[in-house]
Amino acid sequence: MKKTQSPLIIRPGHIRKLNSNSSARTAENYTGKNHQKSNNNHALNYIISATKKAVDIFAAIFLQQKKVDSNTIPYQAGQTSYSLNTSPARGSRKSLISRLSTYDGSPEVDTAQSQNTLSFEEIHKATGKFSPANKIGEGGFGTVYKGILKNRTVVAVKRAKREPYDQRLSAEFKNEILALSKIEHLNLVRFYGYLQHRDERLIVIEYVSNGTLREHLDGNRGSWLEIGARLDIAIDVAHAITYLHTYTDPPIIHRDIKASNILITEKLRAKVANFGFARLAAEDPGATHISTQIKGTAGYLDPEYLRTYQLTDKSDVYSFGVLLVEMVTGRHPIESKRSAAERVTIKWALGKLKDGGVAVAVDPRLRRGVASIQAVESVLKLARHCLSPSRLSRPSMRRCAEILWEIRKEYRENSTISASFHYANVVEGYGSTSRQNVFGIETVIA
Ligand SMILES: Nc1ncnc2c1ncn2[C@@H]1O[C@H](COP(=O)(O)OP(=O)(O)OP(=O)(O)O)[C@@H](O)[C@H]1O
Repeated sequence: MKKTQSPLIIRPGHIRKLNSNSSARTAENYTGKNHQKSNNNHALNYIISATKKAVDIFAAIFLQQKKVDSNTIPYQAGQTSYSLNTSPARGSRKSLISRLSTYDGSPEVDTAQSQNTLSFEEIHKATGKFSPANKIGEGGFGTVYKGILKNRTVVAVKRAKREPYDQRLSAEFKNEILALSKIEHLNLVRFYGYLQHRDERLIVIEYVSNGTLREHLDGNRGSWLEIGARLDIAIDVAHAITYLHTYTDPPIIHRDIKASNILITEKLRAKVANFGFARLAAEDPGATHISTQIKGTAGYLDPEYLRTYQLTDKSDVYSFGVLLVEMVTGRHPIESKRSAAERVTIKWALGKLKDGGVAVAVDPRLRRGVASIQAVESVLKLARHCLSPSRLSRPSMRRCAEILWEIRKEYRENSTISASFHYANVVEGYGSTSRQNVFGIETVIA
């Protein structure tokens, strides 16, 4: 079974370790050959010292360039200044810097300068004083602004509604901070820092530039997502949630997986956002669920959770099943304007799957071909599994990712076969009604 890959992060500390080891090896080889000749030792010491200096200078430059990528200042309760924190808590930036600068006893790095701390005023300035021109969205938590920090990092600033005595919002704020500060994955929106300043509460996160998945499915973001791109996105989401369930300590249950919480990059890959509803799963590894107030979004909620108030990672699997149906049909989970038979999209689409009418359920904006309809059918089968009434019957998120990998592989192979088939027809003069897509050409069947 494949393990979910998290991005490789090279930290300054790693460089130091690698370089110090290689210097040590060089020294051993050198002294082995020259048997304590003192002038050679002088030369050796000079080389080692020069190498160490070069390493420190390189590390200092590297650290300056990687300010945004290498920081690891953890969340501290009650802190009132913002800490640029582009990597979750593992130790402090200061400790990394001091380790680096004590390498040869002569600090080369200006710790004060590298301490990338921002004030409310700076965030205020970065967002053009929370200018309406920089507003990029509005959610239950508050308003979201785009901002550009002094070091040119583009960020999204989530500004909580100014209701200082609203305990619910406050709890949600802390909840979001706690969850975000623990995550580090290519397919999860990165947490940079937070600020509490009088009645202002701000969360600064990675800016993702290409809208939400829901906007793409609605066609509000230029061209439609083809099935290949949708499969990539589904895999990205599955990886992100697998990471939350499996590789964070304690595990995190997202609790609000939905298309408007999936942000899309320029390359049409996904980053899962909005941990406002996230709740850390029980720390007791033996615990199978936590009892909690119902939270989430209508249409995505696990019926077993609604009935029992018991939240498990399988509640996310259920929501993911709803999301899969949404992605291949293009419909919203609840379509209130449709007839009763079509109002609840999962019921309608799984009905079509059962009756052999998958082609009817396919998003009409998708290019239709044998390969794409087969892929949609396989995705709907996986969705049906995720939507099992009993959580015990649902697959894990990791298993979902594996199945989606298989579906994508099969889709690519089938697309290539369709393309070759079409090519053969054209060469032999039969003509075709095929249309081109990103993977080649498929035979159009509807
Ligand atoms: N990191 C980000 N990068 C770019 N745009 C973002 C980012 N985070 C949020 N947005 C935009 O702001 C909008 C509001 O986001 P927010 O997370 O506050 O609420 P929501 O998920 O839409 O609503 P809800 O409160 O129901 O979960 C999003 O729909 C998106 O358009």
